[in-house]
Amino acid sequence: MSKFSDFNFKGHKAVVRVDFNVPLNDQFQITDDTRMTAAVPTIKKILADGGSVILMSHLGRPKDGPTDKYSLKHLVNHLIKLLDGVTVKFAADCIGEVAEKAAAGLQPGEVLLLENLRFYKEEEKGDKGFAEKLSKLGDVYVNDAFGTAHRAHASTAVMAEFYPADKRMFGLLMEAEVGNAEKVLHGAAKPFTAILGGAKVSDKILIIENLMEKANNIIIGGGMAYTFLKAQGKEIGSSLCENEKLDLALELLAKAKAKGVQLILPVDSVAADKFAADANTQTVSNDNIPAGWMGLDIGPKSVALFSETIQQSKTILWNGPMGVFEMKAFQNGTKSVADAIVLATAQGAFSLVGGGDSVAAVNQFGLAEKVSYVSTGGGAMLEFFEGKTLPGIAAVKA
Ligand SMILES: Nc1ncnc2c1ncn2[C@@H]1O[C@H](COP(=O)(O)OP(=O)(O)O)[C@@H](O)[C@H]1O
Ligand SMILES: O=C(OP(=O)(O)O)[C@H](O)COP(=O)(O)O
Repeated sequence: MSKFSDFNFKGHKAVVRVDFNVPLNDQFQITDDTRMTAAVPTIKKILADGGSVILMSHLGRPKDGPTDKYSLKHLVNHLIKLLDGVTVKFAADCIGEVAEKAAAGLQPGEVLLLENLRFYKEEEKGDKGFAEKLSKLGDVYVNDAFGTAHRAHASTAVMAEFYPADKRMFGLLMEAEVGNAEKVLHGAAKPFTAILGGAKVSDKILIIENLMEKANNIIIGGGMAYTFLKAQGKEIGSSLCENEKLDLALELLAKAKAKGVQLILPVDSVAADKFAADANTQTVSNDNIPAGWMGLDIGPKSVALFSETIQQSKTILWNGPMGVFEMKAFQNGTKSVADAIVLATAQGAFSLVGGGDSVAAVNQFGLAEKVSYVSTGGGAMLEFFEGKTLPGIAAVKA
């Protein structure tokens, strides 16, 4: 593979896999553009050399092909702004004639944004034929999508093989993310606390076992906690739960105990009678969430419990909000955990926060400058910390 900063892109068409999986509101406005701004230096260097850039990304998890909600067209105007007015064209398809024509007509100094890769199921399947079609669009492959590096998908883990070794490389963001994570991985001061939350339960629950090898404490909040609570026989009402993962949750609790790792669960919740900003709410013990009510945030006792452990930690890894922080009524848990991390950081701990929504939360609270490092990767960062070689990284190096 080549080193990005040594490569002269003059006259080249670089296909750049970015992670533009940014949160959007109901009006399709970007509510946190961290992942887009993080890719700007890579794009600008290619353009400044006299090359052109073909950007490819996924957005969300579309299940049934093209849908307006998940279209990358919603990002075009903001991208033009971030790139100081350069020409950004949009191709309404990521492969085939539309994409090929647009890529072929691209002039040096111009950017082309392709439509959502996940509108094709071949992307997530890591389909070779699909990857080959994507690779036809440009002569250099740059992977700058750290947030998606843990996915063995066509654009992240398969495409690279269609390029000669000197025409594939990591972008500046990927280099910076990996460099930082490696520093922490090999020199993490103890106690090491990992904090997990959010909604991607089945993805991230598997990570917990491997994190037990590295972390002294694992705090579980957010939507992820209820699968554990239910596994312990508690009534969780209509809270988020992955019923197929109940046995696994029990196994993880037993393994943590055997290993002497503290696995800390919330003891209370702010429960709501519907998933809505104007829901009726009550603070309840996690022993007994009333039927029909759902836990949408951790409660005050959980905040105190989590904060105590966080404050005693020297290394803190955080992915996944403690509640539905996008709604004011359910943001206290996430905000309080962020505050505890900021305090520990001020006292000398190293803190790493990652993940699309976690970073959005930290930005919303104005705390991004007060943690040690903000990563664009959530699941990717966690898997990196398990010591795994991520598929998106392995493919470029191969
Ligand atoms: N108790 C909960 N019930 C339902 N959704 C939750 C709960 N707690 C957090 N969430 C949601 O989880 C989402 C973020 O999850 P995830 O994608 O795993 O995090 P990240 O993007 O930081 O990696 C947020 O949109 C948040 O509203
Ligand atoms: O948002 C992402 O990951 P994250 O939720 O771990 O931060 C990445 O864009 C990967 O998305 P995916 O988990 O749908 O594969």
